[in-house]
Amino acid sequence: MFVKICGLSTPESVRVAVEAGADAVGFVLTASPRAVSPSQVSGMLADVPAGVTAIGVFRHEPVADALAIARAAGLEWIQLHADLTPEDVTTVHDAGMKLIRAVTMAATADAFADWGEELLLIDAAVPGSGETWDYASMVDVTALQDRNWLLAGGLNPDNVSQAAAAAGAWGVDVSSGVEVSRGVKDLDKIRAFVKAAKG
Ligand SMILES: O=C(O)c1ccccc1N[C@@H]1O[C@H](COP(=O)(O)O)[C@@H](O)[C@H]1O
Repeated sequence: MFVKICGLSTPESVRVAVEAGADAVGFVLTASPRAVSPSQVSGMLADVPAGVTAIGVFRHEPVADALAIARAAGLEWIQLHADLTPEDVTTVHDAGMKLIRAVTMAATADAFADWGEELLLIDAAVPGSGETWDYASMVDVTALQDRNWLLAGGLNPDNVSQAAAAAGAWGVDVSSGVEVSRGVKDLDKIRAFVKAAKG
């Protein structure tokens, strides 16, 4: 199970996520209680070893702006929560970057198709809200069969295992469910989440 811990804002939380076995760490570079600056991300990348993917998270920014901000932070991956087109995927790749294309669980069937992005992420209606949803509603979506995609929205150490199995997800992504309060990560919950997801 691929595990991404998102909304990290301190070097210590990055270290704990990496030590716990996270495959990816996310830095929110858009309006959010978890927002960090490109220079903060640059500093935290010192604690991200090769083999762990560091991702800049954006919402509604134009693709060109997200690419510029991510590049300034030293990132090679972006996660975009926006109404994208297949041409936007090409734009990201032409810029030499990799893409997690985020859609909501209520997206149209076409949005679940493979547009050539590195990963698809299926989230609740409001990203980063901690809202749970009907994860099992994904298990029969034809476009998701035999492809790698991430489940997000309302996951936590107690529900991640069952949610991922119900959805048929290849990987999981979490933010609110590993926090002590909005925007403040709980290091023990990060450890517990990775353990539960990978267990
Ligand atoms: O976490 C945020 O604040 C955020 C802001 C804007 C876009 C995406 C954001 N996070 C993403 O939301 C889900 C996590 O949701 P939850 O808090 O666990 O319910 C995940 O994809 C994050 O990358």
